[in-house]
Amino acid sequence: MPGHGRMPCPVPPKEISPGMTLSRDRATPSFSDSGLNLLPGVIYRRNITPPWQPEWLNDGLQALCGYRPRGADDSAQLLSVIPLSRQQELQQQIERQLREQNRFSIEYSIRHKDGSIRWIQDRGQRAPDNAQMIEGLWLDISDRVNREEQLRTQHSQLQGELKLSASKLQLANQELKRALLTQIELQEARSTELQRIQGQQQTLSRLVDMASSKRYDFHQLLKEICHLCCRILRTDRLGIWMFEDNAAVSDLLYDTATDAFSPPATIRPDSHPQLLEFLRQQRILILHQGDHPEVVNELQETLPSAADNRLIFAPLTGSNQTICGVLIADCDNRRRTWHSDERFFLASVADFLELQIMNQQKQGLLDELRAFRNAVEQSNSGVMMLNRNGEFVYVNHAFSNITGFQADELIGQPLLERLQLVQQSLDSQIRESLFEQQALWQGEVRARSKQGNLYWAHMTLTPVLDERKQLCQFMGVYLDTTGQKDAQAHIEKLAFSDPLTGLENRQLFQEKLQQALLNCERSGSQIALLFLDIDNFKRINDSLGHRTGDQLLIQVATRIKACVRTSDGVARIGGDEFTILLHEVEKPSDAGAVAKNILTIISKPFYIDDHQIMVSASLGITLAPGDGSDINSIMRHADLAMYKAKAQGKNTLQFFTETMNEEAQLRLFLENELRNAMANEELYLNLQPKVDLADGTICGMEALLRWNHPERGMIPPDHFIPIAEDTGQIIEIGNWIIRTCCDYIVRLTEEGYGHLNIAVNLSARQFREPSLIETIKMAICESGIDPTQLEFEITESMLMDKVDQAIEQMNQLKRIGVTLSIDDFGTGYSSLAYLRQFPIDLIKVDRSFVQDIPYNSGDMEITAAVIAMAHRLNLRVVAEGVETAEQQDFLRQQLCSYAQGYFYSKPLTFELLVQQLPALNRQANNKLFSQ
Ligand SMILES: Nc1nc2c(ncn2[C@@H]2O[C@H](COP(=O)(O)O[C@H]3[C@@H](O)[C@H](n4cnc5c(=O)[nH]c(N)nc54)O[C@@H]3COP(=O)(O)O)[C@@H](O)[C@H]2O)c(=O)[nH]1
Repeated sequence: MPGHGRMPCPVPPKEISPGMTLSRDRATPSFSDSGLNLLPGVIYRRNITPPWQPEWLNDGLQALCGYRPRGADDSAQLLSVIPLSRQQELQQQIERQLREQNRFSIEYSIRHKDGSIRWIQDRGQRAPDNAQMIEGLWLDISDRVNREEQLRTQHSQLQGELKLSASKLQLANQELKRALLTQIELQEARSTELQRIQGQQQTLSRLVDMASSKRYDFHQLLKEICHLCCRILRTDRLGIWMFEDNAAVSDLLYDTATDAFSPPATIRPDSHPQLLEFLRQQRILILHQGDHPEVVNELQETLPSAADNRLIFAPLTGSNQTICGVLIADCDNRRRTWHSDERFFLASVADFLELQIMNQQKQGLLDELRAFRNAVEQSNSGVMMLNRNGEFVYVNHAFSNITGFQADELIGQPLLERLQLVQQSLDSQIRESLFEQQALWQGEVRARSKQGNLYWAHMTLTPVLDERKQLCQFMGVYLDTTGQKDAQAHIEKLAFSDPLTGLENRQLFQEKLQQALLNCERSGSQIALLFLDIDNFKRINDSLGHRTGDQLLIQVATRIKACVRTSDGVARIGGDEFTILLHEVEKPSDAGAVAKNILTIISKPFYIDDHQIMVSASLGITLAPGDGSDINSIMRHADLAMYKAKAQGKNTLQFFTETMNEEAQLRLFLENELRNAMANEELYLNLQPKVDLADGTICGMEALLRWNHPERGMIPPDHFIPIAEDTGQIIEIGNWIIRTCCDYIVRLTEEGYGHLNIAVNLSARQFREPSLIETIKMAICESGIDPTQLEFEITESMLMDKVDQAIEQMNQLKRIGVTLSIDDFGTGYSSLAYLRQFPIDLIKVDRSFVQDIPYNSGDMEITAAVIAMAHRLNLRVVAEGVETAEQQDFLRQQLCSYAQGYFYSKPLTFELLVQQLPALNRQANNKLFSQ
């Protein structure tokens, strides 16, 4: 307060304790004598310097302060009735006025002994006799001041009146006028404050409007806060920093000078622990220069102005009570005063912003929740929420679709009652897992829908814990796996069944067989395995097509199944191969009876696509555990028995015997040994002469293959040639025979027997081999023989399979110029019609017709007929297996061209033959003509 301004005294001066009195100086004049005691107020002479030691006082002190002046030895001080906090300032004012005017007049409050406040006007001047002393007067102005106080409490409406009154009344009293002017200043200050507050409120209203606007944009709102607050607070900059997980996620700084926003330096919460600590404690933190050096230090880098300027901070507290941001106003003016309304305003803005942040977070959470709910609602997977009792509190559409129950039919209902699990044992498992162990349960369930349909589902139920780790609910995922199960079953069926007939496939059959063998072992019972192969099925396929073949197989399967019990097994394990497993077979004849039934029923006509088809089957039977105790051996034994049945003329059944096993083992042995036979030169050719029945000369030879095994000795061709056929080795062997025979013809020619020919047996596989023609051509070409000297014997059965192709192959052979004959004629049911088409030169009457001549008239008639027919077809005839003169004579009578047999010679090695040829010629001539 400048000049003579009043100093309020709101608190009792602690320097003076009640009961204290002021002293009278030793030099004090007698006031009663002088009459000064009659004057109002306190008249004093005191030291100019504190503590204002009085030299003399009048009695007015007691009336004004309640203290009695005392003797000169008391050390009372006038300054002690003045509050300590004001003393220094008062002293300075008095000294200043004395300096300027040599006197002073100041109003201030003192504390009465009774504790009450009194206002005084202190007027004084330096003592004329001592510059260190002051003489003055304390006048009690409490009434006036109190009155002024009352006036001050009046509001703005009085201001006008006061101003009016001041001008109209033209107060004579200068003191009152000054008081009134002071009032006006106060009112003006309040008006400014009011205006500021109004502006602040408008700003807040505007922000609230923005926040409630439909076009609400949080970032825009932040900008507006910066902008408006800068203006209303008259600050130079205002920034908002926001943190999340210790990182600034958004920061914005408005600069009044440029009226522009810029990204400020980043404030990372973890780099400003002191600042955070302050912000946590205070709603508003004002940073003055020199204040809170620890905070200033922290801000040195990010906010260098923190050290120079005044900053005001308002923390932003998030929903979890942690500081999520800060609002900072920055003012270049170092003497800036932050009024309480401004602090309040900034705090209000911070409150508002916190609310917006929370709304933002809430909105974000709501958006997330909404998105999550939408996702769950639209999910194809069934989702359910259960309360702690296992009752539905939520289900999505997919769950309703799977179970057939709508949400309102499920909510509040217990899960296990509604699902109606078929596997009832699961109920207790689920209950135990969820309610007792509070553990996750998942598994495949078979349940019944509301409509009563059974379905499969995969269910996962997970306990959900709250923040206190207490079970609050269960979350469940429910997937309809019926389609998957069906597909799986279908795949399993495909994997274990024959797609054509629907019978079991080999894998399933073998698994069942394995199980049956184990049962036999345990129970001592017996099983039978039947192995069935349709005879000549290939012909049906080739002649009527695969579709008909397939239909036949389906019908065969049906007929087989009709012959066995449902507990027995029937499988198709190959093209036309079926296996049948008979359980609990008491004796072999029981299995035999079933097998016969099957053969009988299969031999009955089948009707497919207007075709009546007659087939037969060959069937092998093996019994377990007698014939074998493992799958492989009994399957092999049944197979061997079936082959045996087939070899025995088809349409028959054969029980497995150990001999078959031995034969099979021998075959396996031969198969392996044959691979090395050629390389080891164990194979060689014998030649058996043929005699011309017209002149008794040797006209040619038949080449017959021999195998001299180093350990087993001579192995008959009947045994190893079929194996060579099966393994394909016959091609290599056959080529070698052709080349060897060409070589023999060359050597015979060299020996003078250039008229002799050699007949080579062609196997079926060789005959069909496309490279045969080239091989023969090459052999003839390389040897340079006359091709007619080389003869090829082809069996009847080879020709009857794919006749057209056979004829074509024969034509090609004939084009080379070789001689062709049909071997084993009469055994293969060859049609005479075909015979005319075959480009052949000779027919060989099979040994079986010759061997019983002259005892079997039937064979004699057939032989005679074949010879006659051959003549009619202009073909020559060779009779084989001639062992007796009677046979020779009969054949000669029938005009058979040639004869071959032991009667003339057994097959001989080339060397022996060449050596014996002259003798053989003589002997043959003798045999024919010497009788
Ligand atoms: N693809 C080929 N097959 C061949 C070849 N070599 C022989 N074979 C065929 O093997 C079967 C058995 O032949 P094999 O044991 O050699 O028997 C032949 C003669 O030894 C035998 N034969 C001849 N004369 C008589 C006789 O008076 N009595 C009697 N009991 N047996 C006799 O007959 C067989 C010749 O038969 P065939 O071929 O039908 O003229 C046999 O089927 C041979 O064909 C070969 O190299 N390749």
